[in-house]
Amino acid sequence: MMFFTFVAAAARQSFRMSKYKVFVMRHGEGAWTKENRFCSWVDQRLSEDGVKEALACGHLLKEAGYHLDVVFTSLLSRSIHTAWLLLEAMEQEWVPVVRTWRLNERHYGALIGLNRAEMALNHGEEQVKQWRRSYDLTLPPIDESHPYFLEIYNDRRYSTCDVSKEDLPKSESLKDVLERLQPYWDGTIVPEIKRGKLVLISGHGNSCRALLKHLEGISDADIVNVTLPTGTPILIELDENFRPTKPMQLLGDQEAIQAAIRKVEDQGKVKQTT
Ligand SMILES: O=C(OP(=O)(O)O)[C@H](O)COP(=O)(O)O
Repeated sequence: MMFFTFVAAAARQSFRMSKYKVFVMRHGEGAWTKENRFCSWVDQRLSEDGVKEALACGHLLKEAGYHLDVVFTSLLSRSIHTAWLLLEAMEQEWVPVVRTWRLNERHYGALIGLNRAEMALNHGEEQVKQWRRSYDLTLPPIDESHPYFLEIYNDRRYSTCDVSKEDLPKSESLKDVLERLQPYWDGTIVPEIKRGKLVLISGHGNSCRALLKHLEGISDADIVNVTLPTGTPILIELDENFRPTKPMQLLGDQEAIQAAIRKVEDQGKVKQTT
């Protein structure tokens, strides 16, 4: 198996002993990826390619000999289906799958449903990159006039959260995502890892970026240049204090991974090259 090395500031100089491993991955490709629309809290399912990606991840981890103990997902179907397919391919379907809104994708507010290439045409590619990738830029909130407002907030799943529906986000920066995710990481996921469990997080492009920023100590400036491909497990090794002991590794064919990253970056361009 080949490994891609993603150099992060905190990990670069580290020679500490690894005590824990955790997998973080963005779900397989979603149905709206082909339409190039901001999906976010809209509950789109996996595309046919997304299903294949999730199964391929499972085969990869099975061939590498991993035995998962628990998988954490968001409340969105594409994240949950990825977990199911991955566990099926690993023949580890019995492994518990735990869902939380705190792993949901970044709430893209009023931008939900809009086409990225059209946005780039109207506002410029650099502006779209800032909207997509900057750390503390908050987007205009979704309101009741938005075509997906009721579909999102009337959904029964959001009455099961540890905050009231009224207190759920209406738009988020990546910083906001980390702020709602970190209590769950610290309070629920870390204790499982400390118990010796091998955890996989099946999240989203930006909920995973927020977590990686925290774990890898990526700066506010550098996180702008971190883009995650769909359906690619990222292995993180941590010491006893949960600091990374080596650069995180995106597992799989490295050329294919680079092409997949470029494809996601290109979504914010007027003309797609891939
Ligand atoms: O739903 C989304 O991400 P997801 O496919 O990881 O769930 C977002 O629309 C990702 O958009 P971005 O790559 O422009 O941040």
